[in-house]
Amino acid sequence: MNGAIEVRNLVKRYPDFVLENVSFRVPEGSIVGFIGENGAGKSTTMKAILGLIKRDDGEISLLGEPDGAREEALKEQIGVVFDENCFPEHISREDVNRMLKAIFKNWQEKLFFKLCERFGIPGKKKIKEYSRGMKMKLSIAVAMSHQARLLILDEATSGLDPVVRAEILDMLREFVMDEHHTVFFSSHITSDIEKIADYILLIHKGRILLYEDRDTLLEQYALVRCSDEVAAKLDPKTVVGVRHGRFDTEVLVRSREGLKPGEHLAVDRVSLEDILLYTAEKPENERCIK
Ligand SMILES: Nc1ncnc2c1ncn2[C@@H]1O[C@H](COP(=O)(O)OP(=O)(O)OP(=O)(O)O)[C@@H](O)[C@H]1O
Repeated sequence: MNGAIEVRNLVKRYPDFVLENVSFRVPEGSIVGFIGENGAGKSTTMKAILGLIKRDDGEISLLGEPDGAREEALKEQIGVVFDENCFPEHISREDVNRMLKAIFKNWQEKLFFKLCERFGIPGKKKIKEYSRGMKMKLSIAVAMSHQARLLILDEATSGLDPVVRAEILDMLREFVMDEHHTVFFSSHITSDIEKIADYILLIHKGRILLYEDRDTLLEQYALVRCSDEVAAKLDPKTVVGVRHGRFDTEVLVRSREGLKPGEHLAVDRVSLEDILLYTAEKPENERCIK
């Protein structure tokens, strides 16, 4: 499988933050969910991939093209949705269509209006009269209407109600049905990522701590509830983090292997949120999750 995004040793330094040797590969035809706490470096990584900020080091190749090659042509093939409206507020969806028809060679007017109808984006209103959900849906409709092969979405579902989010997730699933289409998608709504991502990429304080196939991750990781004494006997190599409660101790482990559920030990399924919480909460966990 080709890499739709290949990032090697990406470094970006800000006065109070460093994106440190970030490397990963987003396979063509997949959905990769990008998670991490506020300020972990998700937007910085995405902006560096899109060339919106200057990187200090590292290589990035997109859609199989070498670093820096065919930048203009590549832009046609990448749909981008950021957390904010990027269109002038005083225009309508008709104006957006006219504007983008002139910009994108492969602009698909019919598809754009079909998506607008499907999303309930009003015909007459100006963007300033749109709700936040409408603005996000407009950005997504645009990203999907110029025959992009890669969608990069930064917090595209934040602030949207569950019905709209479900619609957007369905559209992303449909988009990757064509195996040459790829989605790289960040969100704090880990349940959305859990629903659609094939792979999970987790960043913490500018470093990638985990990159794993979703099913393997959710099947192998487990939450163990036991006493402090039993917790102390768990294999430290598999322990990601420990929380001491009033009545029992909760341990996130990377592998269920060798665990014997019984009277003194319960083994539960994990959610992506558990994994993120244990990782973001405890800096010492950096040793454990690789
Ligand atoms: N232009 C900038 N100048 C200085 N520091 C910056 C700049 N842009 C981002 N940062 C810093 O880089 C760090 C990472 O920010 P980034 O926006 O990538 O995080 P994030 O994971 O996307 O967070 P969130 O989930 O809150 O959007 C933060 O500490 C932020 O303050």
